[in-house]
Amino acid sequence: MTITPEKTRGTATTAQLPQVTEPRNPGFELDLGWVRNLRANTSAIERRAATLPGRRSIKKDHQAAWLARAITCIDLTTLSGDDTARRVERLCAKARHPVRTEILHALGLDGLTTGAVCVYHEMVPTAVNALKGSGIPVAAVSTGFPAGLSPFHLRLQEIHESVAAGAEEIDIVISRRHVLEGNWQALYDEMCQMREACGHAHVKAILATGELGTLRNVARASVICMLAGADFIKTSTGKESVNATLPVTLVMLRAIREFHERTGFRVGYKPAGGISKAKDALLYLALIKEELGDRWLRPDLFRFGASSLLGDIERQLEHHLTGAYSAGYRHAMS
Ligand SMILES: O=C[C@H](O)COP(=O)(O)O
Repeated sequence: MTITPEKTRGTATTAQLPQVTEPRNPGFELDLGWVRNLRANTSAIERRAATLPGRRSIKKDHQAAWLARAITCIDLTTLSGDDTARRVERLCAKARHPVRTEILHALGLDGLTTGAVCVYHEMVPTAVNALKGSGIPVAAVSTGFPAGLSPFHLRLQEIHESVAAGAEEIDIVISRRHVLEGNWQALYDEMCQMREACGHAHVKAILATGELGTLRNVARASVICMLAGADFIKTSTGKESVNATLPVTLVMLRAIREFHERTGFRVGYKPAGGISKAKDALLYLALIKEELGDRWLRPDLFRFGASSLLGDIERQLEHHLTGAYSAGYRHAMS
């Protein structure tokens, strides 16, 4: 089956999409009955995820439009111990100009940018400075990323400092032990405090799904973080041994859908870690379209957390135009 986004060629830049203002999830009381009743049929979920690549194909012009849309939804990321100001500046330049100008122009996509740049707290001022005037927000991974095991008051302090340094989005990590011990109240309280510390900055709750044991736990952690006011729920830090997967995505998207049905608020979704191929990005977009609809295929409700996806998308767009693939080293930064 061939699918199309709500708009196709030449309509994929953020600027060109009609502006939609989404009211922010205000957070709700902890509903333990809802949380305890959540179920996840693992074999059915895995079967459904496994059939997706065979069922969905996105061709030619549609594919280029979808890939351009994917670029607008990338949190272009560098989260390495050896990050330097120079590397972050180069990443920011790439976020401003994610694809060679002549390719974008030929596709009618001038002005396309990534959704955000995602860095460690220490790199926030460098990124804010490098992105000045672009409208591209800086996302900071705070709260003792990736383990989230530093003292709680320091995790909150880190959020405050990242926001003060100019981060407009904060990717927090939850305490996995609260999920593994079934301590739902502690998870909810922690998330509420983190959300409050973020203030006007939007908060993405990283569940580290590869460390939560079961898909049922993924569903429960998703709902608790949304009840506590998360603007986005995010799969992984990219540092777990298992990061974003399609089965986990299915569970989280269904939690988002149910949350929307019950509360009327839309929460965003961010798969992260190990997504480096354009064809995989298309599968994620197709699944989101199927499960949540077109409204979620915009950067205010969907992001890829990825350090190397952009390079492959750029190669595919170049191939779409010229019929030839360029060498990977030409897209080294992303
Ligand atoms: O949040 C983003 C991830 O850390 C990026 O993971 P990646 O380097 O596997 O793309």
